[in-house]
This record gives sequence, structure tokens and C-alpha cells, in this order.
Amino acid sequence: MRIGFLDIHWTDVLDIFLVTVLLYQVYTLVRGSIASRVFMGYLFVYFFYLVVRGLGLGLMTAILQYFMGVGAVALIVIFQQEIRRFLLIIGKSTIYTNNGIMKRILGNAVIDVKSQNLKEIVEASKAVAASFTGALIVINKKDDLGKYIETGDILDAKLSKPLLVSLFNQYSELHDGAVLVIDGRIKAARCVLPVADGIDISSSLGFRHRAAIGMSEATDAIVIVISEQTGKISLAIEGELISNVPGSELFNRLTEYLSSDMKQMAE
Ligand SMILES: Nc1ncnc2c1ncn2[C@@H]1O[C@H](COP(=O)(O)OP(=O)(O)OP(=O)(O)O)[C@@H](O)[C@H]1O
Repeated sequence: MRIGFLDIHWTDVLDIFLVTVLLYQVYTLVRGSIASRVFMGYLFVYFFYLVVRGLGLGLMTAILQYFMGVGAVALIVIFQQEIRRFLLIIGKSTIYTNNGIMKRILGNAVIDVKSQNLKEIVEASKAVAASFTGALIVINKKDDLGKYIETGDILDAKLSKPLLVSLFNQYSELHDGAVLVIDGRIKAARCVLPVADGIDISSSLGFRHRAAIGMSEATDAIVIVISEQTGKISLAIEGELISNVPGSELFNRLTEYLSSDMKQMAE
């Protein structure tokens, strides 16, 4: 097909369509985060580079070309989390990961929720919330949380309601930071979680809640966060915070997310 002086093939249309979809996906992933500004900046420089190259400005093209090369590496570092989420979404949504055999090969078998001791966690959360004590409890799904365990004090203790409650007691040496529950055991306490830096996060949320969101963005773990000020229980899942979850709903919400492969409970 010819439009004016342009000779357009169906492959060009497909190409433009795919680039549009890709750019839109990248935009939705970074939207609202500081990284989105970097993304827009990089896109602007790239278009400027195309114009300069089109005009045949050799020196400027060479400088921008060098900048784009270095910038590409910098982008990978800056967008680590977004790239990870993007690949996770692709990985999760492929038909292969829904196939039983592939699940086993990829270690994607649905985890045994019964062994997670969720009842004890729920009872402890309710007790902690009732006493207006702040708490952060991270429960693993499939991701390895090894690097977060290392930031705290390793306990590797049998999970029980009394132990969990006493860990968050304000007089406990281990009450600060997060408790990591791995495969139904209290693996570590006083752990430091990554803090979410999204500009769309409500300014009323303090660091405890931001850390919960940050952890659920960086990994597939589910995070229970209990506010010291309000005694409210919230859940952080896949970068979203579900505020004020009634104690009676907590067990079902945890079970639903942990036993699903790709649930978007925040929807
Ligand atoms: N990155 C982090 N990793 C783990 N725990 C953290 C992190 N940042 C803050 N915390 C925990 O949160 C506590 C501070 O909570 P802060 O008052 O700032 O948060 P908040 O979201 O307003 O919660 P609250 O409603 O309980 O006051 C710290 O004492 C610490 O225990």
C-alpha cells in the first residue's frame, strides 16, 4: 500500500501495533513511580536522537548515540523492579505456566497453604491489632526471601500465636521491623523491607505501610501490616494496599492469595 511517498507493508502496521502495545505496557508498569519520569525523559531523548539523526547532524548523533548506550544500562538498573514485574506478568500469563507439567518443572506448584500456619498468624494479628501495637508480617509465596532474612535476626522458630504476639510487644528487643514467615515458620524478625517510593502513595501512609507495599512490589509475598495508631489491619499484595481488612476476613484473603497462582486480590 502507498500513502503519499510512504510505501507501507502489513508488517509495518504490525510493527507499529506491537511497539504501541509494548510502550503502553511499560507505561502502565512505571506509571505513578519516580521511574516513570525517567522513562519519559529517556523517551524524549530517544525521539530527539531520531530527529537529529534524520537531519544528518553527525556530531550530535554520535553524542546522543553514546548517551543512549550508557542510558540503556542505567535504565536496566533503575527499572529493576519494573522489569522483574513485567517478566513475572509474562511468565505467569503464558499458557505454559498453567500447564501442570511445566508448573512442576518451574517449581510453580501451588504451595501448601495448610502448612503456612495461617490460623495462628490470623489470631496473632487480631490480638496485636486489638492492643494497638504496630506490626509487619511477611508471608512467603514462591519467591526466595533470603536476602530479606539476612537483614534481620534469624530465629527459625515454630510459629505460634503467643510467640508472634510477643515479638511485636513494644518491650521486645525484636519488635522493630518485620517478621518473616517462611513456609509456616518464623524465619526472622527485625527485618528491613524495601520502601515503596511511588508518587501515587497517599502521603498519610507512614514507613511501616510503605515498607509493606514495597515488599509486595519486590516479591510475591503477602504482607500483613498493623497500624500502631489506628489498630487497623491492612494487606499488601502485588504493590497494592488493601486497607482496613476486618479480622474475620483475614484468613480467607490470605488463603485465597497464597493458594492462587496469579490472583489480583486488590482488584
Ligand atoms: N523499611 C522498613 N522495614 C521494616 N520495618 C519498617 C521499615 N520502615 C519502617 N518500619 C517499621 O515501621 C515503624 C515506623 O512506622 P511509622 O509510624 O513510620 O509507620 P506508619 O505506616 O505510620 O504506621 P503506624 O500507623 O503504625 O504509625 C518502625 O518503627 C519500624 O518498626
